[in-house]
Amino acid sequence: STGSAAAVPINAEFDIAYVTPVTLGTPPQTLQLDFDSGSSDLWVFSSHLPTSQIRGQEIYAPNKSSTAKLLDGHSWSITYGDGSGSRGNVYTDNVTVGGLMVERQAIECAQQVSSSFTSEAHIDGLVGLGFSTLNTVSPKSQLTFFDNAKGALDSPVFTADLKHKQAGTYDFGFIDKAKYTGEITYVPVNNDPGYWTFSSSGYAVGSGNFSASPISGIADTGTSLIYLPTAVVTAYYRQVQGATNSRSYGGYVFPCSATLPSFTFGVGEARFTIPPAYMSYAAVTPGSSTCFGGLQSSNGVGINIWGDLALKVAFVVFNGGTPPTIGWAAK
Ligand SMILES: CC[C@H](C)[C@H](NC(=O)C[C@H](O)[C@H](CC1CCCCC1)NC(=O)CCNC(=O)[C@H](Cc1ccccc1)NC(=O)N1CCC(N)CC1)C(=O)NCc1cnc(C)nc1N
Repeated sequence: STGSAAAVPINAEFDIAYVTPVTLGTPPQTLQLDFDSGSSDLWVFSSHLPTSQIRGQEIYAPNKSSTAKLLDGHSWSITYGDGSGSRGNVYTDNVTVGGLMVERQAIECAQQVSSSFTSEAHIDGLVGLGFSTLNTVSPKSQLTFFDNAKGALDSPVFTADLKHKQAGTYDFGFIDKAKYTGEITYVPVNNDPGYWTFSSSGYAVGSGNFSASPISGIADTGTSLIYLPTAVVTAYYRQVQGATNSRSYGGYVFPCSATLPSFTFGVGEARFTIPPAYMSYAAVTPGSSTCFGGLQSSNGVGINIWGDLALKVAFVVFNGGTPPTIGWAAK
């Protein structure tokens, strides 16, 4: 079997996150979920949430689904890198993504969400696509949608084709040759503790020479920007007039009128270049002439993260075979 579904940016102005329609239960309830290769819980806004915590999101009501079953005595609680979080109880039910159905998928129903989730009306929950070792359900941890689907897939892979300010796709079970050009460069994945961790072969700032130093980081569809070592980030912003590392804004900012260099990163012998226009993330506040950079330091984060900003200049194959690998191709 295979599946294919759209990845739609939640904000027309800048690509903060992408959501994908997912149907749950019988009759089908459709929610817009954020596919996140940086975590491994499938959780949704649900009928168990206080209405004060719901602001425009769609909810999943297990009691309206004839195929929903409570996973008795199980609960979950998750905290993300940006400090947001949620917790609740667990049901199993049918979950369908782009024509691919998994029966008895653990659906983690939120009973509490942090304020940043309540204020993000476009995200009705997450589909974790990290390794199932990261799943937070207790006392028995649960498998991700991908792990549950894997055995039935034509090939144990999913691919991300994210795009700048337009809808891309997540495919399951096949590699669509129409979505990339040239060859796919595969590199090893270290799935301990459970992220898609791989080694980039280096970077270049603008037309500067390529610095061939390996950078270990995670491929994370759930993170908006790129977080890399300070040496890389200072080399980049040294080329940006007026750039400063702002404590108040929590990262590197610069005048929106500044000329930005492109940023190139390597995967094996392959090279991927993020154009200057993508490297300015957004004005720090609407209408401000100060802009927030798409490349930020990983110092405070603890791991290097290749988020949506990097993923959207490539076609990426998450190969869940044995051993797992990750493939990057131009498009
Ligand atoms: C089982 C836990 C699981 C593996 C967890 N995984 C992650 O945190 C990575 C995961 O990919 C999550 C998935 C996000 C979570 C928030 C909602 C959207 C998806 N990524 C992050 O937390 C990276 C930082 N956040 C981001 O990149 C969010 C994503 C977002 C998008 C739209 C709306 C709201 C949030 N972006 C922003 O906040 N933006 C607004 C500000 C702007 N400057 C950049 C864009 C983890 O490592 N948690 C451990 C952890 C806990 N506490 C902390 C402090 N750090 C941690 N790493």
